[in-house]
Amino acid sequence: MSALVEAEGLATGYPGCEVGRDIDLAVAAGEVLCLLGPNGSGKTTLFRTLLGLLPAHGGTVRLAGDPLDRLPRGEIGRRAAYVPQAHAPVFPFTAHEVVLMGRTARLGPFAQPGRADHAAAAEALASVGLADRAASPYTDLSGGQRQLVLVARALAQEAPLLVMDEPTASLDFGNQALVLSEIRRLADRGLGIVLSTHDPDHAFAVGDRVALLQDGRIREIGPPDTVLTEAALSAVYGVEVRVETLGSGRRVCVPSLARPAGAGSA
Ligand SMILES: Nc1ncnc2c1ncn2[C@@H]1O[C@H](COP(=O)(O)OP(=O)(O)OP(=O)(O)O)[C@@H](O)[C@H]1O
Repeated sequence: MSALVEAEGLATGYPGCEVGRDIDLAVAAGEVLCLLGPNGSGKTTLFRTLLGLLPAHGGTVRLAGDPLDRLPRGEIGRRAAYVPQAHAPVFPFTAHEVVLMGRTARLGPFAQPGRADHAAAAEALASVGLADRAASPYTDLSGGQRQLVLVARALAQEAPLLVMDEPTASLDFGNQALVLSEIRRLADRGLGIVLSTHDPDHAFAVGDRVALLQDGRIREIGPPDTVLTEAALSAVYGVEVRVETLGSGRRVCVPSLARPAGAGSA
C-alpha cells in the first residue's frame, strides 16, 4: 500500500532562499512520525511544502501515491488535514464555524454544510473538550483554546493523514496530555500523523518514528530510542541532554542547566 505521504529528495524554501534539502520521509497509515529540530530548522516550511501550500524547490511529494502537483486543491484536502500553529484571525468566526471549515474540503464547490457536517463539527469540538465554547468567537479564545479548535477542525476534515505543526505549543500541561493521547488514539484507529514538536518527551510518548532535522536536512530518522540519543540531542540543541528511563519504561529528556555542550565536565 502507498504511504499516505512520501517525500523523495525534497528541497524546500522561498523565492531565492533554500531552507531544506535532500529530505526523504514517508508516513504510513497508523503511524506517528515526529519531527524535531531547533527553531528555524525548516519544520513549518517542510509541512507547507508537503501540503502544496509552498512549491517544492526540487524532488517529489506524493499523497497516497499520487504526485502532489497533479492533485487539485480539494483532493489534497480530502487526503491531508493541516493543523497550523494557532494564529490570531481577522474575522470573529465562532469556534463551531472554524471547525465546520474542516468539512468544506469534503463538500462540492457550491455545497452548503448539512446536518451531518454540523454534527461532525460538534463532535470534533467535544473531543478536544471545547463543546461549551462552540458559540464563542474564535478571537475571544486563549492561544491554547485556539490551538485545540484547529485540532478539532482537522479532525472534522476526516482525512487519513494529519499534518500538525506544534500541536501542543501553547497548551497547558493537561491539554498537552489530552492532545497527545488523542493523537495516539487516532493513529491506533489507522490515521497517519506527522507532527512537529520542540519536546523530545512527546516524541518518546507518542512517536513510532522520529526525524531529527538540523539545518534543513534530516540528520536521522527512525525509532525514538534509536534517534533521540543523548549525543544526538546534545549536538542538535547545543546543550547537554540526559535521557532517563522512568519506572514505567518510558524515556524522558533532561537538559543540563549548568553549562553548554562541549564546555567539559568538572
Ligand atoms: N515567508 C518566508 N520567506 C522567507 N523565508 C522564510 C519565510 N518563512 C520562514 N522563512 C525562513 O525559513 C527558515 C525556516 O523557517 P521555519 O518556520 O520553517 O522553521 P521552523 O523549524 O518551523 O521554526 P520554529 O521551530 O521556530 O517554528 C527560517 O530561516 C525562516 O527565517
